[in-house]
Amino acid sequence: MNAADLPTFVKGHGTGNDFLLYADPDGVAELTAETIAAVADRHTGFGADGVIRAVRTSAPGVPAGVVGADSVDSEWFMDYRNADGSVAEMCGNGIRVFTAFLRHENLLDLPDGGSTAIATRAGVLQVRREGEEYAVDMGVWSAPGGPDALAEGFDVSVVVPGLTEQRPGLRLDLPNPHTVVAVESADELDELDLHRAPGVDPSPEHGTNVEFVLPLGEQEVDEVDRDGQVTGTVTMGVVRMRVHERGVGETLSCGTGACAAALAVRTWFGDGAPDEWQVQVPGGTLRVRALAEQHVELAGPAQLVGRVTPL
Ligand SMILES: N[C@@H](CCC[C@H](N)C(=O)O)C(=O)O
Repeated sequence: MNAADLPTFVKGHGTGNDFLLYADPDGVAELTAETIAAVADRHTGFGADGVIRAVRTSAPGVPAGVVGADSVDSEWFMDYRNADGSVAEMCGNGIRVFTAFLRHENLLDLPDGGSTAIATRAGVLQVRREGEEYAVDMGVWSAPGGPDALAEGFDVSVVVPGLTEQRPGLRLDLPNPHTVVAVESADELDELDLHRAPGVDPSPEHGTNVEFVLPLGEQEVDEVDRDGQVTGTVTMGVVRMRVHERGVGETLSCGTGACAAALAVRTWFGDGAPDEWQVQVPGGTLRVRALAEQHVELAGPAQLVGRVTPL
Protein backbone atom coordinates (compact mmCIF):
# COMPACT_ATOMS: atom_id res chain seq x y z
CA MET A 1 0.00 0.00 0.00
CA ASN A 2 1.70 3.18 -1.18
CA ALA A 3 0.33 6.10 0.83
CA ALA A 4 1.09 8.50 -2.04
CA ASP A 5 -1.54 6.72 -4.15
CA LEU A 6 -4.22 6.88 -1.46
CA PRO A 7 -6.93 9.51 -1.05
CA THR A 8 -7.86 11.13 2.24
CA PHE A 9 -10.77 9.17 3.67
CA VAL A 10 -13.63 10.09 5.96
CA LYS A 11 -14.55 7.40 8.47
CA GLY A 12 -18.24 6.94 9.19
CA HIS A 13 -20.70 4.33 10.39
CA GLY A 14 -24.38 3.41 10.44
CA THR A 15 -25.32 1.43 13.59
CA GLY A 16 -21.71 0.28 13.85
CA ASN A 17 -21.34 -0.89 10.25
CA ASP A 18 -18.26 1.21 9.42
CA PHE A 19 -16.90 2.60 6.18
CA LEU A 20 -14.01 4.58 4.73
CA LEU A 21 -15.39 7.08 2.20
CA TYR A 22 -13.63 9.25 -0.35
CA ALA A 23 -14.65 11.63 -3.12
CA ASP A 24 -13.55 10.91 -6.67
CA PRO A 25 -15.91 13.21 -8.63
CA ASP A 26 -14.16 12.67 -11.97
CA GLY A 27 -13.73 8.91 -11.63
CA VAL A 28 -9.93 8.94 -11.77
CA ALA A 29 -9.04 7.38 -8.41
CA GLU A 30 -10.52 3.88 -8.34
CA LEU A 31 -8.62 1.65 -5.88
CA THR A 32 -7.70 -1.97 -6.62
CA ALA A 33 -9.25 -4.78 -4.61
CA GLU A 34 -5.85 -5.38 -2.96
CA THR A 35 -5.56 -1.74 -1.85
CA ILE A 36 -9.11 -1.74 -0.51
CA ALA A 37 -8.39 -4.89 1.49
CA ALA A 38 -5.19 -3.26 2.83
CA VAL A 39 -6.85 0.00 3.97
CA ALA A 40 -9.84 -1.88 5.45
CA ASP A 41 -7.60 -4.22 7.47
CA ARG A 42 -8.27 -3.66 11.20
CA HIS A 43 -4.69 -4.36 12.27
CA THR A 44 -2.45 -3.03 9.52
CA GLY A 45 -4.80 -0.57 7.77
CA PHE A 46 -7.38 1.98 8.92
CA GLY A 47 -10.10 -0.60 9.53
CA ALA A 48 -13.60 -0.73 8.04
CA ASP A 49 -16.33 -3.13 6.90
CA GLY A 50 -16.37 -1.42 3.50
CA VAL A 51 -14.83 1.30 1.33
CA ILE A 52 -17.11 3.70 -0.54
CA ARG A 53 -16.10 5.96 -3.45
CA ALA A 54 -18.29 8.93 -4.46
CA VAL A 55 -18.21 9.33 -8.25
CA ARG A 56 -20.29 11.65 -10.43
CA THR A 57 -22.63 9.59 -12.61
CA SER A 58 -21.26 11.52 -15.61
CA ALA A 59 -17.68 10.30 -14.93
CA PRO A 60 -16.04 7.53 -16.96
CA GLY A 61 -15.99 4.05 -15.47
CA VAL A 62 -19.41 4.22 -13.80
CA PRO A 63 -20.85 0.74 -14.48
CA ALA A 64 -23.15 0.35 -17.47
CA GLY A 65 -26.75 0.13 -16.37
CA VAL A 66 -26.29 2.63 -13.55
CA VAL A 67 -26.26 5.67 -15.81
CA GLY A 68 -29.33 5.57 -17.96
CA ALA A 69 -32.73 7.03 -18.56
CA ASP A 70 -33.81 6.30 -14.98
CA SER A 71 -30.81 8.04 -13.42
CA VAL A 72 -30.89 11.43 -15.12
CA ASP A 73 -31.59 13.10 -11.80
CA SER A 74 -28.91 11.34 -9.84
CA GLU A 75 -25.63 13.21 -9.67
CA TRP A 76 -23.70 10.72 -7.52
CA PHE A 77 -22.86 7.04 -7.86
CA MET A 78 -22.06 5.06 -4.71
CA ASP A 79 -19.20 2.69 -5.58
CA TYR A 80 -19.36 0.25 -2.63
CA ARG A 81 -16.70 -2.43 -1.92
CA ASN A 82 -16.58 -4.97 0.90
CA ALA A 83 -13.56 -5.09 3.23
CA ASP A 84 -11.99 -7.88 1.15
CA GLY A 85 -12.18 -5.68 -1.98
CA SER A 86 -15.13 -7.52 -3.53
CA VAL A 87 -17.98 -5.63 -5.18
CA ALA A 88 -21.52 -5.78 -3.74
CA GLU A 89 -24.75 -4.69 -5.38
CA MET A 90 -25.92 -2.57 -2.47
CA CYS A 91 -25.23 -1.46 1.08
CA GLY A 92 -28.17 -0.19 3.13
CA ASN A 93 -26.13 1.32 5.97
CA GLY A 94 -23.58 2.57 3.46
CA ILE A 95 -26.05 4.63 1.42
CA ARG A 96 -27.12 6.62 4.50
CA VAL A 97 -23.51 7.28 5.50
CA PHE A 98 -22.71 8.09 1.85
CA THR A 99 -25.45 10.76 1.82
CA ALA A 100 -24.19 12.23 5.11
CA PHE A 101 -20.66 12.26 3.61
CA LEU A 102 -21.80 14.11 0.45
CA ARG A 103 -23.52 16.72 2.62
CA HIS A 104 -20.50 17.10 4.90
CA GLU A 105 -18.16 17.59 1.94
CA ASN A 106 -20.54 20.20 0.41
CA LEU A 107 -21.15 17.95 -2.57
CA LEU A 108 -24.89 17.75 -1.92
CA ASP A 109 -27.43 20.20 -0.55
CA LEU A 110 -30.19 18.25 1.16
CA PRO A 111 -32.54 20.17 3.46
CA ASP A 112 -34.26 18.37 6.33
CA GLY A 113 -37.29 16.52 4.90
CA GLY A 114 -35.88 16.66 1.37
CA SER A 115 -35.06 13.69 -0.89
CA THR A 116 -32.22 12.95 -3.27
CA ALA A 117 -31.57 10.22 -5.85
CA ILE A 118 -28.40 8.16 -5.41
CA ALA A 119 -27.18 5.80 -8.14
CA THR A 120 -26.05 2.36 -6.94
CA ARG A 121 -25.38 -1.01 -8.56
CA ALA A 122 -28.94 -1.82 -7.44
CA GLY A 123 -30.33 1.08 -9.49
CA VAL A 124 -31.21 4.64 -8.54
CA LEU A 125 -32.60 4.86 -5.01
CA GLN A 126 -34.42 7.70 -3.23
CA VAL A 127 -32.93 8.83 0.08
CA ARG A 128 -34.99 11.10 2.38
CA ARG A 129 -33.36 13.14 5.14
CA GLU A 130 -35.07 13.02 8.56
CA GLY A 131 -32.95 15.30 10.74
CA GLU A 132 -29.62 13.48 11.05
CA GLU A 133 -31.20 10.15 10.03
CA TYR A 134 -32.05 8.92 6.55
CA ALA A 135 -34.83 6.75 5.10
CA VAL A 136 -34.10 4.90 1.88
CA ASP A 137 -36.53 3.30 -0.56
CA MET A 138 -34.39 0.22 -1.14
CA GLY A 139 -36.25 -0.77 -4.30
CA VAL A 140 -37.88 -4.09 -5.07
CA TRP A 141 -36.94 -7.18 -3.03
CA SER A 142 -37.32 -10.72 -4.37
CA ALA A 143 -37.20 -14.33 -3.26
CA PRO A 144 -34.97 -16.25 -5.70
CA GLY A 145 -36.63 -19.51 -4.62
CA GLY A 146 -39.94 -18.15 -5.93
CA PRO A 147 -43.44 -18.19 -4.41
CA ASP A 148 -43.12 -21.80 -3.20
CA ALA A 149 -40.09 -20.92 -1.09
CA LEU A 150 -41.93 -17.90 0.32
CA ALA A 151 -45.02 -19.98 1.07
CA GLU A 152 -42.92 -22.68 2.76
CA GLY A 153 -40.76 -20.09 4.52
CA PHE A 154 -37.43 -21.71 3.66
CA ASP A 155 -35.49 -23.00 0.66
CA VAL A 156 -31.93 -23.69 1.83
CA SER A 157 -30.25 -25.59 4.62
CA VAL A 158 -27.73 -23.74 6.80
CA VAL A 159 -24.83 -25.18 8.77
CA VAL A 160 -24.58 -22.85 11.74
CA PRO A 161 -21.19 -22.65 13.46
CA GLY A 162 -21.69 -23.77 17.04
CA LEU A 163 -24.97 -25.64 16.48
CA THR A 164 -25.06 -29.37 15.83
CA GLU A 165 -28.09 -29.63 13.58
CA GLN A 166 -28.65 -27.77 10.28
CA ARG A 167 -31.35 -25.10 10.15
CA PRO A 168 -33.75 -24.12 7.35
CA GLY A 169 -33.08 -20.71 5.80
CA LEU A 170 -34.97 -18.38 3.48
CA ARG A 171 -33.13 -16.72 0.57
CA LEU A 172 -34.04 -13.11 -0.21
CA ASP A 173 -32.36 -10.68 -2.62
CA LEU A 174 -32.17 -6.91 -1.83
CA PRO A 175 -30.82 -7.31 -4.55
CA ASN A 176 -27.61 -8.49 -2.83
CA PRO A 177 -28.03 -12.06 -1.58
CA HIS A 178 -29.27 -12.83 1.93
CA THR A 179 -30.16 -16.02 3.79
CA VAL A 180 -32.29 -15.62 6.91
CA VAL A 181 -32.25 -18.27 9.65
CA ALA A 182 -34.43 -18.25 12.79
CA VAL A 183 -32.86 -19.10 16.15
CA GLU A 184 -34.80 -20.46 19.10
CA SER A 185 -33.66 -18.27 21.98
CA ALA A 186 -31.66 -15.20 22.98
CA ASP A 187 -28.97 -17.52 24.39
CA GLU A 188 -28.70 -19.35 21.08
CA LEU A 189 -28.35 -16.03 19.21
CA ASP A 190 -25.74 -14.71 21.65
CA GLU A 191 -23.69 -17.91 21.56
CA LEU A 192 -23.35 -18.27 17.78
CA ASP A 193 -19.73 -18.36 16.65
CA LEU A 194 -19.72 -16.09 13.60
CA HIS A 195 -15.93 -16.01 13.25
CA ARG A 196 -16.56 -18.64 10.57
CA ALA A 197 -18.90 -18.29 7.61
CA PRO A 198 -22.08 -20.36 7.93
CA GLY A 199 -22.45 -23.01 5.21
CA VAL A 200 -25.50 -22.60 2.97
CA ASP A 201 -26.76 -25.49 0.82
CA PRO A 202 -27.43 -25.02 -2.05
CA SER A 203 -24.87 -22.25 -2.07
CA PRO A 204 -25.85 -19.18 -4.11
CA GLU A 205 -23.47 -18.66 -7.06
CA HIS A 206 -22.00 -15.41 -5.72
CA GLY A 207 -22.17 -16.26 -2.02
CA THR A 208 -24.60 -14.88 0.54
CA ASN A 209 -24.88 -12.74 3.63
CA VAL A 210 -26.44 -14.77 6.46
CA GLU A 211 -28.75 -13.23 9.07
CA PHE A 212 -29.67 -15.02 12.30
CA VAL A 213 -32.91 -13.68 13.71
CA LEU A 214 -34.87 -13.96 16.92
CA PRO A 215 -38.47 -12.85 16.25
CA LEU A 216 -39.85 -10.98 19.28
CA GLY A 217 -43.41 -10.46 18.01
CA GLU A 218 -45.33 -7.20 18.05
CA GLN A 219 -44.32 -4.69 20.73
CA GLU A 220 -44.95 -1.10 21.81
CA VAL A 221 -41.88 0.82 20.73
CA ASP A 222 -40.93 4.42 21.60
CA GLU A 223 -41.64 6.92 18.84
CA VAL A 224 -39.01 9.67 18.67
CA ASP A 225 -39.02 12.96 16.78
CA ARG A 226 -36.18 14.39 14.67
CA ASP A 227 -34.48 15.76 17.82
CA GLY A 228 -34.48 12.34 19.45
CA GLN A 229 -37.28 13.24 21.92
CA VAL A 230 -39.76 10.45 22.77
CA THR A 231 -43.20 11.60 21.60
CA GLY A 232 -45.25 8.46 22.26
CA THR A 233 -45.31 4.78 21.41
CA VAL A 234 -46.14 2.84 18.29
CA THR A 235 -46.82 -0.88 17.79
CA MET A 236 -44.48 -2.66 15.41
CA GLY A 237 -42.82 -6.00 14.81
CA VAL A 238 -39.51 -6.47 16.61
CA VAL A 239 -36.59 -8.69 15.62
CA ARG A 240 -33.10 -9.20 17.04
CA MET A 241 -30.43 -10.01 14.46
CA ARG A 242 -26.79 -10.96 14.09
CA VAL A 243 -25.17 -11.16 10.68
CA HIS A 244 -22.24 -12.73 8.88
CA GLU A 245 -21.57 -10.55 5.83
CA ARG A 246 -20.23 -11.84 2.54
CA GLY A 247 -16.80 -10.31 1.92
CA VAL A 248 -16.47 -9.05 5.49
CA GLY A 249 -17.28 -11.47 8.36
CA GLU A 250 -19.46 -10.68 11.37
CA THR A 251 -20.45 -6.99 11.45
CA LEU A 252 -22.34 -4.95 14.05
CA SER A 253 -25.11 -4.24 11.54
CA CYS A 254 -26.21 -4.75 7.94
CA GLY A 255 -28.94 -2.57 6.42
CA THR A 256 -29.91 -4.83 3.53
CA GLY A 257 -29.69 -7.70 6.04
CA ALA A 258 -32.11 -5.91 8.39
CA CYS A 259 -34.56 -5.59 5.48
CA ALA A 260 -34.16 -9.30 4.66
CA ALA A 261 -34.62 -10.22 8.35
CA ALA A 262 -37.81 -8.14 8.71
CA LEU A 263 -39.24 -9.43 5.42
CA ALA A 264 -38.53 -13.08 6.33
CA VAL A 265 -40.04 -12.75 9.81
CA ARG A 266 -43.04 -10.92 8.29
CA THR A 267 -43.47 -13.89 5.94
CA TRP A 268 -43.26 -16.39 8.81
CA PHE A 269 -45.73 -14.26 10.84
CA GLY A 270 -48.42 -14.86 8.19
CA ASP A 271 -51.76 -13.03 7.91
CA GLY A 272 -51.99 -9.78 9.83
CA ALA A 273 -48.23 -9.32 9.99
CA PRO A 274 -47.18 -5.72 10.64
CA ASP A 275 -45.57 -3.67 7.87
CA GLU A 276 -43.33 -1.75 10.30
CA TRP A 277 -40.42 -3.48 11.99
CA GLN A 278 -37.72 -2.55 14.44
CA VAL A 279 -34.54 -4.54 13.85
CA GLN A 280 -32.18 -4.64 16.84
CA VAL A 281 -28.57 -5.28 15.83
CA PRO A 282 -25.44 -5.30 18.04
CA GLY A 283 -24.64 -1.75 16.83
CA GLY A 284 -28.05 -0.16 17.36
CA THR A 285 -31.55 -0.10 15.93
CA LEU A 286 -32.88 0.13 12.37
CA ARG A 287 -36.44 0.60 11.09
CA VAL A 288 -37.80 -1.36 8.14
CA ARG A 289 -41.13 -0.73 6.42
CA ALA A 290 -42.74 -2.97 3.82
CA LEU A 291 -44.11 -0.70 1.08
CA ALA A 292 -46.47 -1.35 -1.82
CA GLU A 293 -45.30 -3.24 -4.91
CA GLN A 294 -42.66 -5.21 -3.01
CA HIS A 295 -40.60 -2.11 -2.17
CA VAL A 296 -38.98 -1.88 1.24
CA GLU A 297 -37.80 1.18 3.17
CA LEU A 298 -34.85 1.23 5.56
CA ALA A 299 -34.33 4.07 8.05
CA GLY A 300 -31.61 4.76 10.58
CA PRO A 301 -28.70 6.92 11.65
CA ALA A 302 -25.51 7.90 9.83
CA GLN A 303 -22.51 9.22 11.71
CA LEU A 304 -19.21 10.64 10.46
CA VAL A 305 -16.39 10.30 12.97
CA GLY A 306 -13.24 11.80 11.44
CA ARG A 307 -10.83 12.29 8.58
CA VAL A 308 -8.12 9.70 7.87
CA THR A 309 -5.01 10.98 6.09
CA PRO A 310 -2.58 8.29 4.90
CA LEU A 311 1.08 9.01 5.85
N1 LIG B 1 -23.40 -3.86 5.21
C1 LIG B 1 -24.16 -3.68 4.04
C2 LIG B 1 -24.11 -4.78 3.03
C3 LIG B 1 -22.75 -4.79 2.35
C4 LIG B 1 -22.65 -5.77 1.21
C5 LIG B 1 -22.64 -7.22 1.63
N2 LIG B 1 -21.51 -7.57 2.45
C6 LIG B 1 -22.65 -8.09 0.36
O1 LIG B 1 -21.59 -8.57 -0.07
O2 LIG B 1 -23.73 -8.27 -0.22
C7 LIG B 1 -25.56 -3.17 4.33
O3 LIG B 1 -25.69 -2.38 5.26
O4 LIG B 1 -26.49 -3.48 3.58
